[in-house]
Amino acid sequence: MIGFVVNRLSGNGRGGRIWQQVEQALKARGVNYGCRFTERQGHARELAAQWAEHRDMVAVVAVGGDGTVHEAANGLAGTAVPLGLVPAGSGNDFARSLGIPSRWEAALERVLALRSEAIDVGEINGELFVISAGIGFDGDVAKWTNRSWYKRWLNRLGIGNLSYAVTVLRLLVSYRPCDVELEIDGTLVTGRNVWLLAVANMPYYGGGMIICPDARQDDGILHLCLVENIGRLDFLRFFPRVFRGTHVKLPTVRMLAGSRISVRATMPMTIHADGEYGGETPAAIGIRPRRLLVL
Ligand SMILES: Nc1ncnc2c1ncn2[C@@H]1O[C@H](COP(=O)(O)OP(=O)(O)OP(=O)(O)O)[C@@H](O)[C@H]1O
Repeated sequence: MIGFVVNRLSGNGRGGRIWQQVEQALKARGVNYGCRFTERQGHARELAAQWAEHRDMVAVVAVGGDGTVHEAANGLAGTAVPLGLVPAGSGNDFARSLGIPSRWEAALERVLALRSEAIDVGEINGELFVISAGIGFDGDVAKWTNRSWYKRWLNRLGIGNLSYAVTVLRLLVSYRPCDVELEIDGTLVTGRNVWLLAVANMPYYGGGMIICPDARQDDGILHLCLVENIGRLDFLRFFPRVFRGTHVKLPTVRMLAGSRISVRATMPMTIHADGEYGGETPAAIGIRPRRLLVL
């Protein structure tokens, strides 16, 4: 049996529409499946964990965006049940990083092939993340994008991934950088006027930005992008580079890597895990190699 966890609201209703078509295809092909709809934040995690305990379960498949993936992964990590995805969100960075097709028909084919691979998961203050975590500007972007009115509107127009870029522009005016002390695998790193620290398990973030181009989901290490000492206008000028991954060459960007990281800041900095709000610093970050099976 395949258990589907469907966020009907993802992608501003796309999740519900895609599910109707997926369900028809499952019935036509005689697939043994079950379906539960998410009813609140955090629900996908509970549903995925419940499905995983089911005796006949061969896979749990999220129909939704990266938020649903994040929750379902938290429910499945460490179990023998793989996570599949039919993407229906606005960012879809998990799908992009793993090469999961954006068309539901092709994504479903991939799911039904039931070929699983093990990937690493990151952990920040006890919460698991599969794509990336971020601290500072990054965290505020995730927090305010998810609360914004324009994410819904841009989703409706089919250009939902632009909503992160809109928040970046808004926060650019008001954001206050601060000093940060990192300990990476025992080595102390100090950052001055830090705008953000991204911690990536996969290269893509925020709807197609290539925040850490070297990140690989199964390399057993987390890749860091530290942005510091940069003026607002330069931040704006250089920002488009992150969509090509060429920001890594800027003198105000430091690329680091490690498996045990602690972060302390002179002011509380906002944390996100896979784009979901995750509290504030200090942060303890780690990696659990090959902890999650994915289709
Ligand atoms: N019934 C519900 N009511 C309110 N929130 C929900 C419900 N079901 C799921 N959620 C929450 O909706 C949030 C966003 O879900 P999801 O990521 O799947 O869609 P999205 O935001 O459109 O896509 P993306 O994250 O790729 O931009 C998640 O935090 C999830 O917990």
